Amino acid sequence: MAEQREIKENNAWHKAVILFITVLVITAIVALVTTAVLQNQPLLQKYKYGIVLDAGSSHTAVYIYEWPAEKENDTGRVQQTHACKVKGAGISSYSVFPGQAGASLKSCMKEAESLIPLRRHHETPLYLGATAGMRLLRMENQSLSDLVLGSVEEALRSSPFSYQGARIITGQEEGAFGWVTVNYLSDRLKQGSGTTGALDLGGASTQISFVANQDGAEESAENAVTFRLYGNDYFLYTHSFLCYGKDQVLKLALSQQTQSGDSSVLDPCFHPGYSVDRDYSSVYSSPCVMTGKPLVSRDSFTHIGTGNASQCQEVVRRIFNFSGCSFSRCSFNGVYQPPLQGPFGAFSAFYFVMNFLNLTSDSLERSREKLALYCSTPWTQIKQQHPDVKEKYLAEYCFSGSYILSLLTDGYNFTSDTWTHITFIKKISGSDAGWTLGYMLNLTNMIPAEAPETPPLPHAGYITLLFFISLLLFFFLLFLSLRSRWPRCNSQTQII
Ligand SMILES: Nc1ccn([C@@H]2O[C@H](COP(=O)(O)OP(=O)(O)OP(=O)(O)O)[C@@H](O)[C@H]2O)c(=O)n1
Ligand SMILES: [Ca+2]
Repeated sequence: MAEQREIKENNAWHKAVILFITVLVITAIVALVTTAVLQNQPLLQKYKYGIVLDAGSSHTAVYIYEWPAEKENDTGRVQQTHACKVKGAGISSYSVFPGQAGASLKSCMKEAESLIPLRRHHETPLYLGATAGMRLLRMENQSLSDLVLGSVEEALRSSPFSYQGARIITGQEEGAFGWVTVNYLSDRLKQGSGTTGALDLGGASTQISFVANQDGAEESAENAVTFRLYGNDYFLYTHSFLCYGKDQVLKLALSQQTQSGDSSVLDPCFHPGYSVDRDYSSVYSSPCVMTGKPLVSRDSFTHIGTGNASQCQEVVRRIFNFSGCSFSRCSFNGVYQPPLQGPFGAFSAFYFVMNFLNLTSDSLERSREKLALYCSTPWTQIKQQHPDVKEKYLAEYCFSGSYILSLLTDGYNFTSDTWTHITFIKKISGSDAGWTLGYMLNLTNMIPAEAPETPPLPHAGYITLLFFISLLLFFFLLFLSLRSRWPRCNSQTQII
């Protein structure tokens, strides 16, 4: 009887231990899953913000960036959350009423105020960078450009954000920070692997930037930029061609075609049937156009399209000067350019135009063929096919497409083979390609020169590992305490 009672007691004790262990294991699993889930949840509340205004020649855009507050130095972490296009033309067009330049930014700035959490306003850096339109205005009239900048400065200072300055950035900065943006967004910087070149086409200037052989720095120091990012050194070739944005280039081409002073100009870069009266002043008022208005009493000429792609190519080629290179090699206008290297991302108007013409994924030869067909299409037909596109834009796509093909091949020396290295892009991972993000990352020191020390395990990994070790330790102790009881049971059985 006593033996049976002892066996019963032993069974009950074992059951209690098994129950206890089961409860413990279930609790452990629940705790583990909860920890893992909590660790992987984004820190919704903890975002920081930055604002950059891109005051371009044709328009101004306000970009809002955000990043997790605790991971500021992680590549790929800063992303664009919003872009607001300011109504009307670029700030340089306010030279007649400089005081109104600042007011034009108000509605986009109000939008930024409503999108960024109130408690973050005072710590959100706010920058404005002006590009080629303002560079040209400064060349024409420094005091007017100062007045325009003063007006935008006043408007931005009155916003609740942390105003950090409004300035005309250099062409070199524009090119180099476009390169930083593209490589940051495609996560190429931290890996230290190959980088991608950047091609930016604006209304008044165009930039080319790529990692080149270091020897180039000795040939032309003004085209060399060095960066040390995440522990890697980059020797960048960059050049900005002022006046080679697509709007200024059109003025250059028209000035060359109107030199004779004839009342009408037959232009192969515009569609057959296109005919518009233009004032000479719209062409000759730009500081990019060096020649004077033809000596005629008329104020205007008739611009007539003939839609001939091969003749258009000749017109466009005349805009470049291919003679007089004092370096080992040049692109055009006597500007040094080392051999092209690596893949390229082409954005801004490179993308707008090539995307409109549906040429973003064709070979160079096929692009030429398609463009020739497009240029020869009658103007009435083009208008019918694109009723939603502004006529001013629509009329210029044949010219702009021809210019882009010529700039990339005759100008930068891309060939049929290297054409495939160019990707026409608008955005990378949701953020617009352009100089603004790189500019902000640089000014906020968000890309460290040296690679940050990365722990061998992520935070969640440490927690999980610790949890498992504790669990193992616990079972080990439990096992030891149970074992200390087992020999006693056995000896009792033997005696019986
Ligand atoms: N959907 C669009 C948007 C813009 N454009 C044109 O593309 C050109 C360049 O636009 P953008 O890159 O915005 O130039 P900006 O930054 O204003 O000029 P810049 O960089 O030279 O200062 C302008 O002629 C603009 O009219 C276009 O053809 N189609
Ligand atoms: Ca631009």
